[in-house]
Amino acid sequence: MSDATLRPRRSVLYMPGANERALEKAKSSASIPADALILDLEDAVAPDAKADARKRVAAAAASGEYGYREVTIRVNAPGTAWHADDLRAAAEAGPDAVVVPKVDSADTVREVERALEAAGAPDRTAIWAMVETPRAMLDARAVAAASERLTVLVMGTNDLAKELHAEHVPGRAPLLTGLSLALLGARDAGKVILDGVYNDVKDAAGFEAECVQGRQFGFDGKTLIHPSQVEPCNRVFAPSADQIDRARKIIDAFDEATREGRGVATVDGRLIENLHVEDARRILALAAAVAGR
Ligand SMILES: CC(C)(COP(=O)(O)OP(=O)(O)OC[C@H]1O[C@@H](n2cnc3c(N)ncnc32)[C@H](O)[C@@H]1OP(=O)(O)O)[C@@H](O)C(=O)NCCC(=O)NCCSC(=O)C[C@H](O)C(=O)O
Ligand SMILES: [Mg+2]
Repeated sequence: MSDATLRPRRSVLYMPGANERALEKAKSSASIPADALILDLEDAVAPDAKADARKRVAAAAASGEYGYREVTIRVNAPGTAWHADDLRAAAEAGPDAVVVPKVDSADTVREVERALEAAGAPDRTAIWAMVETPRAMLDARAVAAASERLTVLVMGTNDLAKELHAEHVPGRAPLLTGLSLALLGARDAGKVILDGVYNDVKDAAGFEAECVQGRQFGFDGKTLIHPSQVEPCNRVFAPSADQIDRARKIIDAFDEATREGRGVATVDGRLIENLHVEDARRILALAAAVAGR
């Protein structure tokens, strides 16, 4: 388990890069206790506000005033008029990551990596690739494995639904194949993967149900659009007291079995093998990292 994989990324909030007041307020983790922030230059910023937002977001990311939260910058997509300037500004600001929308090939990842390096991006600045097109779903593994600098895949479920001509429905049946393909690609490449956004900020029950679904699928966390979504998301994606208790029991039972020369054990009547122990250790490590917040 690498540090990049272990770091809690339960809740990752998009913040419009043109909203100076929000960028300022978010410096207090008490006001926005998200694990990570995406300072957005793409969808949330109108074309004539892009240049100002770029300066504002770069200054915010370089400020070092967001405490434990990871600070990332979402640039405009490759092929747009703003992409190259956004990448240069992000490279100079040195955020934790540059979030690149509409990545659908390994070549795009490598071009972004070359541009960041040419602009002097520090080694600490990772690439988070948004996968949000049919091509990206089909090539998710190649995208995820394209570079060591790429540490996280981010689902773009709004763009994916648009490209598929799909409807947003409870349970997300039209998107499940894409979600699964992206997860398979990310996990095979050993990368973190974040679920897409839930658009109805007033629907707390629907939001929580989608968080639970994302966690059950295996996502590490969820991207968010409103501060009210942070707390429920943190709760759903953190290991629960029951999970922690069970993880400890699994490790203890397996240790005892090993001491007695057995390769398997049972906990509450269920078979425990080494693979369950590995998962239990991951849960305890994540719980410890969350408790450190
Ligand atoms: C969805 C919103 C437009 C709602 O805004 P608003 O009506 O202003 O909400 P509130 O009045 O409830 O706001 C209360 C205060 O909270 C601040 N606020 C709101 N949203 C955020 C935020 N995301 N980050 C930080 N702070 C926020 C307001 O400024 C209010 O503060 P104050 O005035 O001081 O009381 C709005 O929430 C919003 O713009 N959300 C972000 C939208 C966004 O970023 N969209 C792009 C990302 S999603 C995407 O692109 C998906 C992906 O690409 C895909 O394809 O799926
Ligand atoms: Mg999108």
